[in-house]
Amino acid sequence: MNEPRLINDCFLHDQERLRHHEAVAILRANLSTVVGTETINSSDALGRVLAQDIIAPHAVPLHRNAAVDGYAFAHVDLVRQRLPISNKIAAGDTAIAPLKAGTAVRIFTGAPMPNGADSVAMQEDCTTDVDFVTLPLGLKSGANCRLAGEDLEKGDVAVEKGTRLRPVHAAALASVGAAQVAVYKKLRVTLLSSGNELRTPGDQKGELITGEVWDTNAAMLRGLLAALPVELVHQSIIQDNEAVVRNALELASTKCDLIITTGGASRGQEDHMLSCLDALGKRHLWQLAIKPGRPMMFGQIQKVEGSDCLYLGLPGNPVAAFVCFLLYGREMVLRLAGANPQPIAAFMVPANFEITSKKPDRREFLRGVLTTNETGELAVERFPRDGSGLISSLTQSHGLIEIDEETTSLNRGTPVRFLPYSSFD
Ligand SMILES: Nc1nc2c(c(=O)[nH]1)N[C@H]1C(S)=C(S)[C@@H](COP(=O)(O)OP(=O)(O)OC[C@H]3O[C@@H](n4cnc5c(N)ncnc54)[C@H](O)[C@@H]3O)O[C@H]1N2
Ligand code: MOO
Repeated sequence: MNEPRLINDCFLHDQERLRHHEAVAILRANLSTVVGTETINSSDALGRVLAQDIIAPHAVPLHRNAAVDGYAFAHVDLVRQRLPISNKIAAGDTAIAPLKAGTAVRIFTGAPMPNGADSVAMQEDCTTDVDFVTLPLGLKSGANCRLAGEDLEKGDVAVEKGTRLRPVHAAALASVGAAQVAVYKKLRVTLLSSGNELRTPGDQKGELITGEVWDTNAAMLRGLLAALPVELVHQSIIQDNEAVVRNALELASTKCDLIITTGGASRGQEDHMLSCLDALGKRHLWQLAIKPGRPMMFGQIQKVEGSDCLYLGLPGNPVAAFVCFLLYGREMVLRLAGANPQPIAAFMVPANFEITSKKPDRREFLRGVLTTNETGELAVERFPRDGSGLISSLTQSHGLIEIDEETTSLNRGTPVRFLPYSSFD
């Protein structure tokens, strides 16, 4: 792989623009945790990023226990098949007498196994008469007995530092009794929508008039950020005016860790993000060989005091803003917020469409609709229209189809990389 290049010029052709993998490499090279830590109750920690390894202070489970309701016994006694029932043990019993040799005990799921017993027969497989149980033949030694520490040994890492805590991690924390955890503080983000045409739904200016559009990007990005460990410190619309943009970026940089803008990212006369970023700090990338999302930019804004504020400039077209956020913005947020992002789950799905002439040298992310083909197998359609402003193309599709730079044509039935939107949760 070639070294990633930094792009300092505009009006590039696809073969001169940064490729997707180069952009990802530049992002990763320039991002590390910028937030501090705090200790909170585990019950409030869902969605937060763990700032410490959580170590099991005891084995999980703590004691050997029955996996089924039935009868516990010593496997060596199975030669006799019919055993007297000497005791009863339920989940929650704590003072457990050892098994009397040559007997079985009535036991219930989760109850501690008595010393001397190593196997449990399911009650459905047993017959009883008064104080005796007849056990089934053929049970293996250790059957239906869950071992102490079979989930975690004492000292094992129950949940790793950098994990974004989901319900399964809440369960893992509870399984080792972790009532409080050190987490990273939320990443402070400012969201700015650039454009004279933009209006906020619900503002007091009445109906939309020709020339105006509702600010859809802010609503979409607020939603995407809500799923991440983020505190939205400020959100507003800013006018397409160089001084306004510059002041807004400068002010925001003093109050947050990351500024995300949409719009004004290309090189029209009304597009000021690039010049303002260059004036206020450092640009790491601009102009990608991808579609949609070509004019995305990433950099950092210098502060008078403290570390630089990171900056992500998304294109104004809503689909481009969405795709760029999924591909780059989300990972940026996670890395800055201390998380160790997991690879995106992608699946190879047969294409239910063909491509006759795609431009070489750029990676395309098509909107994909899952369907079944003529033989009833899962396949993916391409959303019939490509427009970068079509919100309906996002609500009616299930994920992105990734077509790499080298591909210029594709036959129906060829497996393509499909990235479900849910993989970006
Ligand atoms: N001559 C060229 N024109 C364009 C180029 C180019 O290379 N040369 N690139 C095109 C591509 S690709 C994209 S993407 C857009 C992105 O440009 P900007 O980031 O400068 O975006 P704007 O011009 O401000 O807006 C584009 C489009 O999106 C609408 N928009 C903007 N913000 C919002 C919002 N918050 N909510 C809803 N819709 C929004 C805006 O009204 C425009 O229609 O440039 C192409 N042009
Ligand atoms: O490629 Mo732009 O980023 O959608 O129109």
